[in-house]
Amino acid sequence: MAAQLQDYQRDFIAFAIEQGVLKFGEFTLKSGRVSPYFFNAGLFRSGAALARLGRCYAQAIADSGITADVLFGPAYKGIPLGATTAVALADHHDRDLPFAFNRKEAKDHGEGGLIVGAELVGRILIIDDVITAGTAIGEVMQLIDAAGAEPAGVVIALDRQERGQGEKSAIQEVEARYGMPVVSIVTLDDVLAYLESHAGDALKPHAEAIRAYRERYGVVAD
Ligand SMILES: O=P(O)(O)OC[C@H]1O[C@H](OP(=O)(O)OP(=O)(O)O)[C@H](O)[C@@H]1O
Ligand SMILES: O=C(O)c1cc(=O)[nH]c(=O)[nH]1
Repeated sequence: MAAQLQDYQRDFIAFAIEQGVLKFGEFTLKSGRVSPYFFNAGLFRSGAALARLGRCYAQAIADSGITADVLFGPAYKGIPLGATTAVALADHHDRDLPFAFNRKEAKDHGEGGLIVGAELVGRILIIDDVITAGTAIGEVMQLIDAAGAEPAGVVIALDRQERGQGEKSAIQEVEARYGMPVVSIVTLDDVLAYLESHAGDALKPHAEAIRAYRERYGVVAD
């Protein structure tokens, strides 16, 4: 059954396609899977685009009811996502939360270490672009555990609705393993619904390749 798209979800998908963030073709993922579509959040690359993106994340957080003490953006692409979300929460939701991010390689001079910005204390809300197999979130959880903090949840732009290590979705595995909610602005079902009913003729044929990929790696619903 086709997903019912809310207006803001349709706008978000159109915005991602327009910015070249959501692309169709052939892409090798971190998990090694070869995907017919890719969400490259690094291409939200102007002040206006990042500000609009931050408002979408902040709205998703407000709608979810998740509360947190610190926002965390995992390197690399999670860093600007976390930063723009922190700005939008302060500007539009009256929530001025501390913000932190990590380096992929520890710095051995100056202030040194892996974490930049706020200290990881209390409940940490992770801001990232996508979850495919869940590896990146596992890496962030090691940092949160090492700091003695607790996870509050994860907010992502796109739920790819793929299997993780077993038959469940990677997101269900993350929720069960770490006891925290995962919230997304849109899902792959939403993207398919958009391609089939709202996109121009040039984009419609990509829906078929995505359905075949979904048959191979996908789950029915999260
Ligand atoms: O659920 P997973 O299978 O881990 O895949 C998703 C992760 O992969 C990508 O990050 P990547 O580590 O490639 O780094 P980048 O942010 O530096 O591009 C993406 O930004 C997610 O964090
Ligand atoms: O699984 C990944 O590596 C991945 C998928 C995707 O859509 N976007 C991204 O940045 N990484």
